[in-house]
Amino acid sequence: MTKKVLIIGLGLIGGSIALAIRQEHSCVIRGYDISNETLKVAKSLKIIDEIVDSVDDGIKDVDLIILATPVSKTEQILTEVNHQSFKQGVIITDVGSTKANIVSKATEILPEHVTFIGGHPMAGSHKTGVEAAREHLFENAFYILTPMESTDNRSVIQLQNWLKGTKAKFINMTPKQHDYLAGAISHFPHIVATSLVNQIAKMEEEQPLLLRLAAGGFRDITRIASASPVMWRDILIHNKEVLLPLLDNWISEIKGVQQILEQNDEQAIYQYFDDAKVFRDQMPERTKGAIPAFYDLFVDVPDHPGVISDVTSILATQSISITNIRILETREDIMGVLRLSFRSEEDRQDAKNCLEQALYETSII
Ligand SMILES: NC(=O)c1ccc[n+]([C@@H]2O[C@H](COP(=O)([O-])OP(=O)(O)OC[C@H]3O[C@@H](n4cnc5c(N)ncnc54)[C@H](O)[C@@H]3O)[C@@H](O)[C@H]2O)c1
Ligand SMILES: O=C(O)C(=O)C[C@]1(C(=O)O)C=C[C@@H](O)C=C1
Repeated sequence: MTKKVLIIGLGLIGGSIALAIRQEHSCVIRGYDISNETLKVAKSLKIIDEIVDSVDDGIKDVDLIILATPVSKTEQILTEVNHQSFKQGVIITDVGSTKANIVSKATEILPEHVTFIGGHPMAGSHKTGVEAAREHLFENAFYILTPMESTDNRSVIQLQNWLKGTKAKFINMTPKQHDYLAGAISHFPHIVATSLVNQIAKMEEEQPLLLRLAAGGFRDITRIASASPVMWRDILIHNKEVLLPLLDNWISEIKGVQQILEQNDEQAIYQYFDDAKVFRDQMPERTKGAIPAFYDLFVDVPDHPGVISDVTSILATQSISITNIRILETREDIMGVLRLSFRSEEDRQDAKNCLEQALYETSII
């Protein structure tokens, strides 16, 4: 019999998971979202096969349920859903960026005949909504699962099998460990990026040129501040216990910088940057870990008219799609750098090969 999957919340992540499941399984994918518009778009893009009118309608007969809503809504849905309607043996998972609250709620209230396994694909984007969904979003990224000690290992394998189209690397840990790690490398950096943007926004009231002058550095470090405020409000509230001590550490870190600067301590300032560079440079390249969500290729280009269209037409003739293009540096008569983003590692390698054949210098950082 054809298997059925229900995805609750068809945004960037729910939509991308649905596309990845389609890659590997011929099953019926049902969708539920509070936004009717989202449901219509998801159906028209063939991300889902069927729209359901409520969670309770959707869960009947389904073999796999994926909760892909903001984390506070995920908890609420787990509480409100009609527990009598679950199919015997159904696997329920979520994709939320926090795990402890969700897993403890699921353990507390779900009936025995269902298996809940918390999940978090560690890749994403500052974009939201079903239109941004991509089947390759999670390729090579870590996908954290948080089964309980009592969870049957066969269910974990079944879930990984359902999700194999993500081409992600599965890793198991406890919900607590997850929240500590994700707090440090994902949640806290979002607070920092957002605070930088808010600082500049306040200064801009006096200095209207500020934002227009902001170049690569500010853009690179603040991209993630364009992410969904609803999603991040929920994450901060869920992971408050991890984030508050990190804020304390950060405040003393920044006070330390203030101090060495006040003292004109050149050696300490140099050391501060050098330590960070040495550590940052050890980060694995070309993998998706929790950080880069794009496959970027840097191309040195002479600053003369027509060069960008030359690069793009070389790629177009090979049918290689670019998801983003940006000039990073260009001054008169000086070589500039073009940053091209691709959807997958394969596209990036193909682009590199054909641009090098056309004698462009390229690099992957
Ligand atoms: N964006 C990322 O980079 C990222 C990465 C990994 C995990 N996550 C997690 O994935 C989840 C979804 O994030 P997203 O980026 O897809 O957000 P999104 O805003 O793109 O999608 C969320 C969807 O949930 C729907 N929704 C909200 N409340 C609902 C409810 N009560 N019932 C049904 N649908 C509801 C919204 O209408 C929307 O379509 C969040 O828990 C987030 O923490 C996000
Ligand atoms: O690439 C981005 O825009 C992201 O912020 C993705 C990111 C992260 O790396 O922090 C954000 C939240 C998720 O829970 C997982 C991944």
